[in-house]
Amino acid sequence: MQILDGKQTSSTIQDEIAAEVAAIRSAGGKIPHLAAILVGNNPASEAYVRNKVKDCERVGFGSSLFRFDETISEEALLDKIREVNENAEIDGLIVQLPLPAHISAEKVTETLAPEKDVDGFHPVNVGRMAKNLPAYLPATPYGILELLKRYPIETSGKHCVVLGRSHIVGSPMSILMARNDNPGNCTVTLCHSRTKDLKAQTLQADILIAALGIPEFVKADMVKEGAVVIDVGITRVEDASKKSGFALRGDVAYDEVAPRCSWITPVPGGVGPMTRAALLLNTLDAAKRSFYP
Ligand SMILES: Nc1nc(=O)c2c([nH]1)NC[C@@H]1CN(c3ccc(C(=O)N[C@@H](CCC(=O)O)C(=O)O)cc3)C=[N+]21
Ligand SMILES: [Mg+2]
Repeated sequence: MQILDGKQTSSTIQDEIAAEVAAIRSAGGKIPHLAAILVGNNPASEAYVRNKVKDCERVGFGSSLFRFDETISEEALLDKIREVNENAEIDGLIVQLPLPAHISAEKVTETLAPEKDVDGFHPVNVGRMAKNLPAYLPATPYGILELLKRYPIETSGKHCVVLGRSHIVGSPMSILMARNDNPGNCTVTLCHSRTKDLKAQTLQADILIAALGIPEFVKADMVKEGAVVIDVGITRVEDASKKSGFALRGDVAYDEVAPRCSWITPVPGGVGPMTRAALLLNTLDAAKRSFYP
């Protein structure tokens, strides 16, 4: 069994991005600038957004954080997004999810200009992704593709089973793994809560991607010997022995599954850091006007 080290790979990608930012700076080009909107004070969301600002500093990007009380109206939030659309200094914007129940995440997504949608959630970017046209890819699936690409893992012709059909991870992941591209060219099975005999499906997987958000759901008897296992889960569970008071649990029962795998991602240190690296890659492409010249 070998580890797919997301932390190390993310660090390598950040170094590559920092070198490109230095080159842009010498050439007098546009320094990439990422903005984030955070509504409310969910501790996990605060931590993610803080990390994104830190990542920007590390690679030499500019960044802005716009914070709003959870009582902000939907219209006021949409107005802020329209303002960002018009702000030439800002190349990319993410609106941290989840949002309060009175705000439509879909309206927020569709109000942001597709060319600044570095989360890749706008229908234009989703459609371009599905057609294999150049587009911002959603950060978690994009990070997983980069991880697979940077290790000696062949995906062509393999059977990839995705667990979970969210619009953020499972659904785009299934599209990306089936595309005629590298990584890609898989035969893909997308499983969800209505799937019958899930174990019969997961045992077919050469590549198993778990994105259901149920801690330690994938057990050893669900995994084929030699499979590549990608764990997207990051559920916070109380843990009094930790300084923070919580521990992170993946969707995979790591200790029992890992011995069966050829490759596996740890939690933490697997998909999470790659998600952050992918957001930086998208922001770099936004500043370079790679997809929307
Ligand atoms: N508009 C939007 N875009 C997102 O991409 C988005 C979002 N909203 N809402 C929440 C989810 C979750 N997400 C993560 C990012 C980094 C880690 C990450 O860095 N994880 C570290 C551990 C971090 C820790 O210690 O808490 C790791 O797995 O090693 C995890 C999860 C992005 N999301
Ligand atoms: Mg994630």
